[in-house]
Amino acid sequence: MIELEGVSYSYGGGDLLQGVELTLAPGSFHFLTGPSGAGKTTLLRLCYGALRPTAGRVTVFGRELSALDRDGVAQARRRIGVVHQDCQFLDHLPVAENVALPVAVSETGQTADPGNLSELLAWVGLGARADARPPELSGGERQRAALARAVIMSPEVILADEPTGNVDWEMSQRLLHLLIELNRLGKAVLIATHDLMLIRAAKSQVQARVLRIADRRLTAAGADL
Ligand SMILES: Nc1ncnc2c1ncn2[C@@H]1O[C@H](COP(=O)(O)OP(=O)(O)OP(=O)(O)O)[C@@H](O)[C@H]1O
Repeated sequence: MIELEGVSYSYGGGDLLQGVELTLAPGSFHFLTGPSGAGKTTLLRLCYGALRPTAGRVTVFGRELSALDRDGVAQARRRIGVVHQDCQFLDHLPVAENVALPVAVSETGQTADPGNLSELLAWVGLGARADARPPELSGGERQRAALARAVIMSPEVILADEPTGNVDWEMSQRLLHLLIELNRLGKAVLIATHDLMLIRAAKSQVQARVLRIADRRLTAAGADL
């Protein structure tokens, strides 16, 4: 579904990432760890075409990203759900409209099916918060709204950047459970996280590969994970 071959990336100085090889196959579950600033968010952005590699190849759903025009990238993007680290809500819009935003901006002329939208909000436990504004939500509610928004277009791949940052253990477990449910539906899931307890908890429930970025390289994490 998503394949990175020999991918390097630099923001202008030296290489931040070098020679990255990564395959996200249907139904796979990956964690991405590494020190702060190692390049986890950057790697996610390369996976969904927000950044172009400075060397190497990114192939998304069988098409090389560099061969796609803007529309082609946008089409591929619709098949990838992203949970952003900082959620990125429009604070003046109610939660339901924020969650439905990917449909509204998808250029397909669709509006989110109200039935699906309320089912989705109920699935993440926000059925009663549909009309709230994002600043009124708790950290855990924001993360669940961000997850709902990431999956409203029924993506085949979910890239989640610290989806359990700033929430307590119980809420982390709840978010993890939702991501595992999505994986059981056949979706590829990649979670960037610092939370080693979360990784250990996940590994008792799902077959997950744990990757680590350090010193510009992506490698398999140690056996202790
Ligand atoms: N747009 C940008 N321009 C220049 N440098 C950037 C840009 N975005 C990120 N960086 C730098 O690239 C490095 C990697 O950032 P990135 O956000 O990918 O790391 P990360 O592993 O996700 O970190 P964290 O765990 O703290 O979220 C950092 O040093 C960061 O300052």
